[in-house]
Amino acid sequence: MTVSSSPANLLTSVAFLNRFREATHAAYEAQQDSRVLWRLAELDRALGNLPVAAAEYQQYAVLHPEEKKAQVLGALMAGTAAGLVEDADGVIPFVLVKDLAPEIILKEIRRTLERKREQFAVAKIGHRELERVDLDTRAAVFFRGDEELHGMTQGLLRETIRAQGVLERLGLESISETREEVEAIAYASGGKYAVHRDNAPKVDNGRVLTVVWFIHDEPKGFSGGDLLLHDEPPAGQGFTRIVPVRNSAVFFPSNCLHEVTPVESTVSDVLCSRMVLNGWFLKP
Ligand SMILES: O=C(O)CCC(=O)C(=O)O
Ligand SMILES: [Fe+2]
Repeated sequence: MTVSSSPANLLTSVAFLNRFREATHAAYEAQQDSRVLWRLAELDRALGNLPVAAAEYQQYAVLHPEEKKAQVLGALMAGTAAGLVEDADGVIPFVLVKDLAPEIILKEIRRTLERKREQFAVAKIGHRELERVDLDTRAAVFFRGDEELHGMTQGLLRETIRAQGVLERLGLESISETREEVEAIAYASGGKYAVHRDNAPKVDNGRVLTVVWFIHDEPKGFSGGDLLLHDEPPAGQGFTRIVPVRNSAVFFPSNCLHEVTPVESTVSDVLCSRMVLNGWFLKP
């Protein structure tokens, strides 16, 4: 894992973005200017209003059929993009899956993690000998998956990757059929993970495909903790916000920039706050 500096002027606050969106929406109503429509779509993507953003990009694509990026983003936000990732111009492709596991299995996973509560440790950053705790960058506790957790998750995740055509939709070639990593990560109040990549060309750890599977309780005992997928610089400073929804999962290429925004939690037990299963599928 490498931590890179945050892209400049990154405004990720939901309150700020909402105000900006309101003003932009009013401007669009008044002028019907397609450049304003584009900005509106970008704001809805940054706010995590993905179906709304999809409709706006699609509307823009009708007005500007020559701009491939609008079509691709419309499809990507709507969850229908296929074979078009090279036209995304820096926007990170992702596949969002709802209701990944039957509820009974999710409950079983949570019970299993509860039993392993004592094995959660403070999460680190950095690779191998450079591994260290740095709470300004990453504040979370994690459980490194054992055979039991692998057994409960591997089949479901691999079946989802196959059934949803995840590799094709992300423009990835192939993954090892046997090897993957899986961890459970929990974030108390103040928990976060600054902008980073799960794999970078310089220190290749073999990770190709990342999955973040949200396994917190509903109703949510926390706010924040959104997963932001940052556009690859220099194309833009935009990002796609994925708001945690229990039992949904997001797949994305491991070399992409992403972060977890600060969590505000109302529950004192960290395992009842924002919890995810984080998986990495390795190259063959
Ligand atoms: O908790 C998440 O949503 C993602 C965590 C993450 O990015 C990581 O552990 O590499
Ligand atoms: Fe990550």
